[in-house]
Amino acid sequence: MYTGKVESDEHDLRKYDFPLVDIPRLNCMDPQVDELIKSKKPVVLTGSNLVGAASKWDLDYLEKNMGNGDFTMFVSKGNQFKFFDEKKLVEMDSVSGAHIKNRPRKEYIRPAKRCTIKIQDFAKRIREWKDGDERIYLQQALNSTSGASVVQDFIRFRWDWVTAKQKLHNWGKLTYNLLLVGLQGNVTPCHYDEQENLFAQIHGHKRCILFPPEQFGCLYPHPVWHPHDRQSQVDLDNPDYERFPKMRDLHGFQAVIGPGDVLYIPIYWWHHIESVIPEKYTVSLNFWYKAGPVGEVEYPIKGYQKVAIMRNVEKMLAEAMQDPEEVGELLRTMVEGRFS
Ligand SMILES: CC1(C)c2ccccc2-c2ccc(C[C@@H](CC(=O)O)C(=O)C(=O)O)cc21
Ligand SMILES: [Zn+2]
Repeated sequence: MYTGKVESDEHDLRKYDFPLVDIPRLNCMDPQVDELIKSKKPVVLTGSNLVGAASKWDLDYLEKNMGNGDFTMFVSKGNQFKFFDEKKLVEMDSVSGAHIKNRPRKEYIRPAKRCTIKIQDFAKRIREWKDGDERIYLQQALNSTSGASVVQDFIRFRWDWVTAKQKLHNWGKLTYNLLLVGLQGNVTPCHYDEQENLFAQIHGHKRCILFPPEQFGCLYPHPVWHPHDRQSQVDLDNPDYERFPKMRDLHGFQAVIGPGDVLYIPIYWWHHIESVIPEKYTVSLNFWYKAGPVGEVEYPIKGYQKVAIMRNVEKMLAEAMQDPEEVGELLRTMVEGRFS
């Protein structure tokens, strides 16, 4: 029986060097839920029925009912699907053409290639997938062009409940519902998003490892101008302690979520998400909300606010110096031996 507790034997979970504590699992009506969301702490919500209407969204149903659109799919040789922002390349060309020209192309080997596919072909590839084949991950924003019955299901989501959450916690507007269909073993490596996220699990199980924004220093994100902006440079599944010594100070929060669970991933919180056994594939739907308006700033400022400040400093310096290579040099000069 799936209890939601992180039973390693049930899902045969990988072990990590850093300590992990369980993310609380609470019924969505529990008043502690809003306490945790208010303080931007992760929580697994049960019994919300947020996407109950989608509980029948298995591969067969999606194949028959997602319409004939071209859906976005990522293909990866390994099991990692590292986000790659193509437009950063263009921006970098404009910001620092010189920097791009002399940068060896190997730097930008795209771990996951983006392409489009019909849902029927995608479903076939999932069914026929076997160990050694390249991995695939469908990621598609739900919209009115999805098939009629999928739209009908979408309308029947618990919009009353989720909109009440959005208002109570002063979140901004709902930007996306991303439908995600991935193979067992697919990993989305550690990264953060600048949006609040109610992550609804529909089919299969996902193991989620989260770190608070305060652990920014242990996760060594790429620079903001890099195509892997917001992604950690470290590979949790293959740690390089020489290059990234502060990984030793990591301590994470984890949850295995299954059908009907909704994980609140607070804005700026790092998350590493893996599709785990026993199901062959997983179906998830996220609800991304823009950050709410910045109210009264309280001091000392919070971890996530420091991340926003660091992002702005990096952007400003890259813009001011027109060459990202010089930013590190200037920051080192500014700090070394002066603020300790
Ligand atoms: C890896 C992938 C397919 C991708 C490739 C290229 C650009 C964007 C993305 C992207 C964005 C979101 C997710 C869902 C989830 C992780 C997960 O469930 O695997 C997550 O991180 C979130 O909901 O915030 C997954 C992806
Ligand atoms: Zn994410």
